[in-house]
Amino acid sequence: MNTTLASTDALAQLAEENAALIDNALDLLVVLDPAGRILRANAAARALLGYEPDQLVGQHYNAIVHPDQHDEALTIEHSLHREHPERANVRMRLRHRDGRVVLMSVAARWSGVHGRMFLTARDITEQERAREGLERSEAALNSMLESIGDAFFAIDSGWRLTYANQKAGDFVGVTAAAAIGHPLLEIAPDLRHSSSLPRYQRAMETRQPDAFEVFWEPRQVWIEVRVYPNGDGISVYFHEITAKREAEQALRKSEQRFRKLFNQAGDAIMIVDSKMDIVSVNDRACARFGYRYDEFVGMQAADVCLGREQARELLPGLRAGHSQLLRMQKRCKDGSTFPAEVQISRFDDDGEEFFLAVIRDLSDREQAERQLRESEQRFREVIEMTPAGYLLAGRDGALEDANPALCALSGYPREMLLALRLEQLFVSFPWASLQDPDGPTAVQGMEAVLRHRNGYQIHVLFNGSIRRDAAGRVLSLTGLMADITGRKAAESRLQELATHDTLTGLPNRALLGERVQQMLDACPHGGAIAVMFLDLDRFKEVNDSFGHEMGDVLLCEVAARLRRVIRPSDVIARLGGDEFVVVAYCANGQAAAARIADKLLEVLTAPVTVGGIDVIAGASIGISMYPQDAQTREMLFQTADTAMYRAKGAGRNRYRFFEAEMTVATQVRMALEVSLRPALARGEFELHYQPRIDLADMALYGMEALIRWNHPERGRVPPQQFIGIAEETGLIVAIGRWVLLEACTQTRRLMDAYRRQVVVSVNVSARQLALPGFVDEVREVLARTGLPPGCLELELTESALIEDIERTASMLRELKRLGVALAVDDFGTGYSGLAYLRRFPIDVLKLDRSFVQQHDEDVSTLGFVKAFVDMAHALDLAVVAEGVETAEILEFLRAARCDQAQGYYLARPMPLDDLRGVIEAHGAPRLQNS
Ligand SMILES: Nc1nc2c(ncn2[C@@H]2O[C@H](COP(=O)(O)O[C@H]3[C@@H](O)[C@H](n4cnc5c(=O)[nH]c(N)nc54)O[C@@H]3COP(=O)(O)O)[C@@H](O)[C@H]2O)c(=O)[nH]1
Repeated sequence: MNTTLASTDALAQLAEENAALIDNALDLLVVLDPAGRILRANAAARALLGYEPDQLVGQHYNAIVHPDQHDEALTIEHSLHREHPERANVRMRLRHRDGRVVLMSVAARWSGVHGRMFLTARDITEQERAREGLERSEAALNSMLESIGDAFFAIDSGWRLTYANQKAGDFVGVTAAAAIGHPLLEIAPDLRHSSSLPRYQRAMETRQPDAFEVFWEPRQVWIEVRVYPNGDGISVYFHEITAKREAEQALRKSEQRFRKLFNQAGDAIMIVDSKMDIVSVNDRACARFGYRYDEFVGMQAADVCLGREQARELLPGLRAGHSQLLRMQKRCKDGSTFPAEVQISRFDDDGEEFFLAVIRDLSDREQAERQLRESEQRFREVIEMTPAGYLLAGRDGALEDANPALCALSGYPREMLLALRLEQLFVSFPWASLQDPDGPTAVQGMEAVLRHRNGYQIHVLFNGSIRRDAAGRVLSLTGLMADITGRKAAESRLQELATHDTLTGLPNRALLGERVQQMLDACPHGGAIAVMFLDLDRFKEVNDSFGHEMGDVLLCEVAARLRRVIRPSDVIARLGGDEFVVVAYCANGQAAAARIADKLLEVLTAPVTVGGIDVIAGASIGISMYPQDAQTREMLFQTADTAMYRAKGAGRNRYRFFEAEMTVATQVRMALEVSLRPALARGEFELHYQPRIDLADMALYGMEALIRWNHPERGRVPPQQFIGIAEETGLIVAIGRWVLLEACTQTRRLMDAYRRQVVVSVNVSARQLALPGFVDEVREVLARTGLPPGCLELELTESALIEDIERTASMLRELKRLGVALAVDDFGTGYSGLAYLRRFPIDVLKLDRSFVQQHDEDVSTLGFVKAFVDMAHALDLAVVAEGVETAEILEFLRAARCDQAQGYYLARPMPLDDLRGVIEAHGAPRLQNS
């Protein structure tokens, strides 16, 4: 019981406490039944809604809910009844008893166990109003910050972003709202490398506002930044100023450029104000006048030049906008003056009047003008004195100036020259071609021909300079010329000499080649050209017998005769010596060529008087026909030459046309030449000996050594075939040396064998005799072989003797001093007379076999031979007859008192071994002195 009482008390106390708590609560507490009727309300209903709690009991809760929210309240109620959820928190507008709306935060809980709904409602009207007010002011601030031109952001003392407008967000590429609350350096990491960051840090620390311009690298833009301390953080406003910076920079550069131009101007520049005070000068002015800038500025213009009065006179014009140009003397700091040209102009600056003076120092120009005047004077003097002709022609080619030398050169007085045009003064002047706008500006080393007033022509070397305008039109021509008429004549003479034979005036080999080529090029199809090589048959004899001068006379006469019979359109040339070439166009081919050759032979066999004697030159002519024999001029020459040799070989004074087989003969000759070279080294030569008989007693006197060539393939090659080649090639020197040594050696052996003296004759060619060391060679061979000099006879031809008479005579005297005998071989074939032979120490004359062999046909020969032998004897010369082939001839020679004889009748040339037999048959040769 007590326990029950105690419990009841406790419960009552608890209920009292609860009631007190409920009534004291500031929030409205309401209990509803399942139908939504108010079962209880606490005292707060009074303060919050104006109802006594009891007034509310029994009413539906809609009595205090604003009608606009009845549906919403019903929905919440139903959902709570369905116990899901059991609780709900909503904002609800309730209705105060006086009609006001009271905004409440309502918490509702449904207790299914008790079938009760418990509501707790707190008045949040003021709180909501404050929140709305805050939201409004924030929106206003936001819209203000968004609408300002600058980007803006604010950070707190922890460097977290408390605000940023979207412009600031865009600047670093983020959404501003999303960035708020994040660290600034996380949003804009590039700040770490920017000079902005230290400025923000300083503002943060010092709480001092700051403003600066900075280049934002990431976007390559300039920004202007203002920083304000704000609460415990900072607010930053910034905007881009790149364009402004660039404009400023451009302005700065432009000013610098202007300043540079001003200072570097070639002329001195001065700016003077209306009081004539100098307010600025450029560097050139300082340099020219000698004042420092700070000395200059503040000086009066009159201190250096322009006086106030003078300026006043210029003022009207200047103010009318006309700049004024003056020439005056200027004064420098050191007192010196200089002539100047001054250009003055006026300008306004901020309403103030200034004058700009550009001062050009004329010292150099005046000096240059002076120098130019002097130079022109000197030029005039030089032009007047120079021996070269000078002219100046205008754009139309009319002469405008000329010097005395040109007057002298052309024969015109100056005034007449100045009335001429270039085309009239010169035979042909390329004036028209110089008119080409792209033509030259100079004419160098041009050869021109001047017309002398008297009509003759003067060759000049012209150097000129052409002045042209921008379009290339000729303005003038200045020219100097030198008289080269003499030089041209010399050149033409040289050309003549280079292309012509000086003796006959005929074209030489070089010009012949050119002319022939021209003829070949011009030869029509079906036409023919004859190339004729002429070799005079008797020239050598004339030359040898009458001397070179007479030879020249013969050559000139031959040239004259050729000219007479050959058409001017054909070519006659002299190749040298007695070789002439005639090249003639022959429409009828060989027939025409033959007629020409006949005519040539006819004129060349007509006697020519040389040295008072009539001589028949005669000629051998070789003819090659174009195009059948050869197509090129070289081949034509070669084939004509071959044909000429064949004509000569065929008996002279005749012509031969080239035939293909001739080439074969030439080739044989060439092949012989090739195999002749090594023949000596190969031991292919041997000597044969032809005995020589003394006609007085028919005893063996001696023998002539005659060479024989045993060719490995051709067998025995006669000397006639290779001696000529050996002479032409020079091989005769080595061969002759071998013959001399071999003949002396073998003769010495014969002497030793028969213990008697034997005389050997050795043929010596002209080339051997011409060797300077020939005498030494003979001396050496004699010494080497031990042959007594008296046992050696050297046979020389007439032509070898007369090659160089003085030298040969002296050499022969030396040979004579050695003790050797000298014989003239083939005597009578040349033109050397007996008297002429007296100049040489000759012992023996070997009469050519042609005299001897004519005996049968011509009885008068006997008289001739006899007379000849008598004359030779009178000159103390022995006579040896060659070519004795018959007993009659032998008798004839003996009758003619000829000394010795040689010939097939007596003995043919034979090998050494056979000679031994002859010696033995004849008995050993007599000793000369026995
Ligand atoms: N420089 C040198 N010339 C030489 C040498 N050996 C020879 N020769 C010259 O060669 C020419 C031809 O000589 P070859 O064929 O030897 O003829 C000689 C005689 O065989 C020939 N002869 C002699 N007797 C007669 C004869 O009765 N009838 C006739 N038809 N021929 C005859 O005469 C030649 C000798 O002549 P020559 O010398 O003029 O006395 C000839 O010119 C040689 O000179 C040499 O070593 N060196």
